Amino acid sequence: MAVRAAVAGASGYAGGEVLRLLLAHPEVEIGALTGNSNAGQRLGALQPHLLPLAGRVLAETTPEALAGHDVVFLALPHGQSAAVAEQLGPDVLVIDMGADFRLQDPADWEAFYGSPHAGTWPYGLPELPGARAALEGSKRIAVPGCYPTAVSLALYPAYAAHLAEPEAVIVAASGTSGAGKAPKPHLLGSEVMGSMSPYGVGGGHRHTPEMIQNLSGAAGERVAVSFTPTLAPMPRGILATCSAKAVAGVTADAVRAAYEKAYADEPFVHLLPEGHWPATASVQGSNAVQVQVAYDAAVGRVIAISAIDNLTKGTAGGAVQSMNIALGLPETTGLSTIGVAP
Ligand SMILES: NC(=O)C1=CN([C@@H]2O[C@H](COP(=O)(O)OP(=O)(O)OC[C@H]3O[C@@H](n4cnc5c(N)ncnc54)[C@H](OP(=O)(O)O)[C@@H]3O)[C@@H](O)[C@H]2O)C=CC1
Ligand SMILES: CC(=O)N[C@@H](CCC(=O)OP(=O)(O)O)C(=O)O
Repeated sequence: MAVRAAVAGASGYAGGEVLRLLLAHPEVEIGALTGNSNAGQRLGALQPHLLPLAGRVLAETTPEALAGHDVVFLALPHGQSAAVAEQLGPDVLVIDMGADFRLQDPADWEAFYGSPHAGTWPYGLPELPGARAALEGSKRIAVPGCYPTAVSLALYPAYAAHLAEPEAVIVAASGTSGAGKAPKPHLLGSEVMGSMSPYGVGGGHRHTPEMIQNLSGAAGERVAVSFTPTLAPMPRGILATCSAKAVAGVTADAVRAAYEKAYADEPFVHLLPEGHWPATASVQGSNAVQVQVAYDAAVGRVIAISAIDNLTKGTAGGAVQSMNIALGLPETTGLSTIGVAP
């Protein structure tokens, strides 16, 4: 019997991407689609690339609209998921693509999001040590942020193998879809096209505590993170360039071996051959992650670089991958590793 899935926030970028993936998922039947300001609109007017769903009309995001499904994806702004989730029964698999349930420390949540902490759910980054076991059979999943996905997959093997000092410096460029579909002046074409600019500099970005949580979990000690995000003139994609001082005695061969071991059996993470570098276009629309690692002997640092599609592996693909694990389906069901050019 098909898994019946509802999507709340179907008019947004994350909701649209999860629908694109679910349309290709052989075990899923798409049920209710809900919106907020766009409730009552036809999906064809909002997500014209989702042709098979063009005639569907968005309902209001209410418990009644979302009832009667096996899985509910929440693609809502931060702070909106908890109230909806608590009205869904304990037997429904609820997958939150927002931030509400990602962080373990309530103090981190309050410092970066400025509201009371709603709780912590199993974390939907299956590649992290121990994550798959927590997802199996779970009825609640917190999908990671897009930058923490890219950064954690670039750096965690170095920390899990105890090759790096507990302080990482990260600069990551994101496409504009990472900021959502709601109009904002800094996302105007005239602001973004032909220009790149950082934001959230100096520890202010709300993904910093999530990265610290993931890397510290791998290292077994607190890893400090300096994170600088950058808005790039492209619609989708993240390129994360991460570095950390190597511990004494580390060699280039030891670094390479740690990454080969970590990713030997991962279906979505591709450790590139030496001398090749991640590119956002290569993973566009795909759940794949490209990773490369190098040892810069001149400064004794491990340099790890990853590329993901922020909407696919960075959100909706990670959500579907985690859903597959929670439901006991093969993890790769309905997910592609085929990107576009170059
Ligand atoms: N974009 C990305 O790359 C990533 C996004 N995410 C997360 O996914 C979630 C959605 O982001 P994204 O799709 O980019 O954002 P969008 O702005 O594109 O979409 C937001 C969606 O939420 C609905 N919505 C807005 N306000 C409310 C409200 N008060 N109550 C209920 N629904 C509301 C909107 O409905 P309507 O249009 O009808 O008003 C729309 O469907 C966020 O939590 C974000 O952090 C996670 C990782 C990456
Ligand atoms: C380019 C851009 O603005 N990106 C967003 C991150 C989007 C994302 O994935 O994160 P959440 O799921 O936590 O919203 C930002 O920096 O806030």
